[in-house]
Amino acid sequence: MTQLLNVEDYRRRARRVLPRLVFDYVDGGAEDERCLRRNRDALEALPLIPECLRDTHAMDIGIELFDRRWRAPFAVAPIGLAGLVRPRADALLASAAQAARVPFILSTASNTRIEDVRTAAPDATLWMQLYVMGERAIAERIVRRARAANFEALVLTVDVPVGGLRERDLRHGFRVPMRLTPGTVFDMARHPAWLLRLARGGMPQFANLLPDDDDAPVSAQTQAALLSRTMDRTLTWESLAWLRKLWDGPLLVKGLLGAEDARRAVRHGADGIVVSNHGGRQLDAAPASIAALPAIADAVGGRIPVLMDGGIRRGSDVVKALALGARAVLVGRPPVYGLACDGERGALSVLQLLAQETERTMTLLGAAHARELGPRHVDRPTPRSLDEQNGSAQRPPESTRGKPSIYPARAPA
Ligand SMILES: Cc1cc2nc3c(=O)[nH]c(=O)nc-3n(C[C@H](O)[C@H](O)[C@H](O)COP(=O)(O)O)c2cc1C
Ligand SMILES: CCCCC(=O)C(=O)O
Repeated sequence: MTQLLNVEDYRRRARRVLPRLVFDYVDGGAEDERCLRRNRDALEALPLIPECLRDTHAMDIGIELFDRRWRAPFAVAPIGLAGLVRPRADALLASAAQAARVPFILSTASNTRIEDVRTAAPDATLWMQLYVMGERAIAERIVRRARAANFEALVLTVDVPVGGLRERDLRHGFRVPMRLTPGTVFDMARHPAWLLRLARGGMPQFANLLPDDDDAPVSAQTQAALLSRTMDRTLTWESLAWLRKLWDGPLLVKGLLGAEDARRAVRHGADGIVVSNHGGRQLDAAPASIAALPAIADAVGGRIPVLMDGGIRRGSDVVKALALGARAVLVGRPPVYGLACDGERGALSVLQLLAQETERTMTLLGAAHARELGPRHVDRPTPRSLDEQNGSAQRPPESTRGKPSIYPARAPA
């Protein structure tokens, strides 16, 4: 059996153990998947510059955010329909996050009920992700239940006014209404272990929309709206005030890519921002998150924490985001690959290996704590360095000559 040494190893194994329909749902992006690739390419193109002979014996990669200590500077991103990968996926991911002592963000589109996730991970730092579709009363009820189950922050996802065009899903007939083709039936039959688990666990449902004790059942129409990602398009920045009345804890906005939107978020009272292109699953023409991050960090100027996700596959990627102004990152697909390979243990292994890589990278850089990381650690062409090296901002430095720069130049301070 091949060793699983890094996230890519887990991804390859997940590709083998899952039906292609399920793997492609998790792995895929929108349209030509340019944004999906851009997230990776932009991270890979950023070299890190070490500072040597610095005392790092008291290494600590942990951070503090919203009065909680995180063992590592990342959280598990919200993943809708994770139950396709394994029954009780959300509970298993939350439990893995609890063991790794990092937060877990539960999707509105989860297949495990809010309350059951809390039971599975009683000591975890849990955040609730919110999609607003159908009647606002449904969102209100989700927020109320999250609060009652001691979820600590609310994350409003704002980059899905409509679903991205997921062509891999369409080719598999994975849409509303679902169309099973001979190909997909054959695909599932070739993965009997997965099929057996699904048969035992039942078809995943949108658990948070099922009738709950005293609540009225949610209409089939709203369930279909979530599956097809048909959201409430009347939602605006003013809607944050509506959520604020329902939720007194930290309120984050997830899915911003522009500096002006980041300023709007601050103005409208958000407690945090997640710079994100939804893992390349929405606007295919969107920039890489890591490329959008510096301008947003500048615009926010430390008033609220800026988080980032998209393409984080190595500890060095975590470090790059922190160095460019993120307080923490989210990881989406990596723990899900782990879950596909080996359930909760696999998800935990992925979180642990990312933490180990983060620690090693920071040690190699000479930074003993996240707060010691800064833009000087990242070899990013800036107008000033271009000037210094070439006497002209027009000519790229030696190391990047011939390669187009994907990083917007930083505004001079
Ligand atoms: C299978 C899948 C389902 C997702 N479901 C949600 C969701 O329900 N809500 C949400 O805000 N983001 C969702 N996302 C986006 C992730 O939260 C996150 O932004 C993205 O996966 C980060 O990129 P990465 O996978 O490269 O780490 C989903 C992503 C994937 C891959
Ligand atoms: C099916 C619910 C939406 C999940 C989602 O946000 C995504 O697939 O990216």
